[in-house]
Amino acid sequence: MTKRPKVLVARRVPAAVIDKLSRHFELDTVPGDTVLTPDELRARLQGKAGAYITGTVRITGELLDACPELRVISTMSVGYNHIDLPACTARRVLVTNTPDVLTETTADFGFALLMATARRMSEGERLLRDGRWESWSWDFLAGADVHGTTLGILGMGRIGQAIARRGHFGFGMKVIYHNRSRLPAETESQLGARYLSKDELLREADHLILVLPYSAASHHCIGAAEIALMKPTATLVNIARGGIVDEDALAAALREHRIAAAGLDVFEGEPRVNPALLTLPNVVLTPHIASATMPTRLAMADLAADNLVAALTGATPPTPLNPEILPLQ
Ligand SMILES: NC(=O)C1=CN([C@@H]2O[C@H](COP(=O)(O)OP(=O)(O)OC[C@H]3O[C@@H](n4cnc5c(N)ncnc54)[C@H](OP(=O)(O)O)[C@@H]3O)[C@@H](O)[C@H]2O)C=CC1
Ligand SMILES: O=C(O)C(=O)[C@@H](O)[C@H](O)[C@H](O)CO
Repeated sequence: MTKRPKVLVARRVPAAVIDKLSRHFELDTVPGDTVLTPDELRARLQGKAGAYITGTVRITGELLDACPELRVISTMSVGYNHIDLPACTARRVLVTNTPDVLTETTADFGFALLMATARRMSEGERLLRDGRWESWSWDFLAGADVHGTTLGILGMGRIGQAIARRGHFGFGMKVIYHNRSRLPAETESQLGARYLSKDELLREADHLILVLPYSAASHHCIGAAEIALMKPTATLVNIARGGIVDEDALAAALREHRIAAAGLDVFEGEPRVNPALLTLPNVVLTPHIASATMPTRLAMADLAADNLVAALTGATPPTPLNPEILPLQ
């Protein structure tokens, strides 16, 4: 019998994934919900041809140099800012991710967070649970309308377009967006979406949602200057990555009511949350759960397994990020 490739499964994954992978590979798994330290990760990757990771596992060029047998990294996430992709490509390490299978679920959550933020749901629940609900008054917890307003989308890709459909068809919203490159006219017309510069988008949106990947180009691309362009009645929702927003600038703007409210699913130092955000009433905070439904997490986990199996058995993986290095030697 030929020797089976060795694979590290760096986080706890569904049992079906372990079953699938163990048919092809000699597996090394971590106990419980352990998050390996960088040193532990380097040690565990010795002699491994593949790594099954999630967004909590960081892959650097330095790590790759210390693990020369590594040929494939499969991440159970669509975002891949935790992986130095150019470093992988330069060393002919294939990287795969899990697009599409989480698009609609993540868009549902983005829209839910927008609704919860605009309609002050967390603030209301906190007040009720604290026994501070005393009476009705005309402006008690009065928030912003969502239906019929202007929805701004920064990052109109797969998830951004799924959010645009919800806004346009479900809530009669006017959809405006900004990407570095404009969508085809036909797609814009199907989504009822209008392309604007980033500054115009910030000025015109009643609700702005961030769905762009995190990179050096998008680091703190929403800061004090950008927030200053927004309407004082606007809400800002971030389901992309924490580092896209300057959290100190956002907290100051929320405290001084320069924008009305924010909904945040992602944080720059997560799972640590900037203390400046924690005490503000006009912010809804969730712990990076936009893709967290059981069917979607199982689909992501399965796609990540399929990618690893295909890549290490000489087939073409379904969703490679650097296909230019295929076929693998
Ligand atoms: N909170 C959560 O649990 C989840 C978060 N995410 C995050 O959502 C992101 C988007 O996912 P998905 O929609 O599948 O990705 P896509 O690649 O389909 O879409 C990303 C969009 O962002 C645009 N974009 C990229 N860079 C910039 C920039 N600097 N300025 C403006 N627009 C930009 C791209 O267009 P162009 O290249 O033309 O600029 C593209 O339209 C992921 O990268 C991930 O970080 C995803 C799933 C769950
Ligand atoms: O896919 C992404 O990019 C995400 O942010 C989320 O779906 C994941 O929960 C997370 O990254 C787990 O790997």
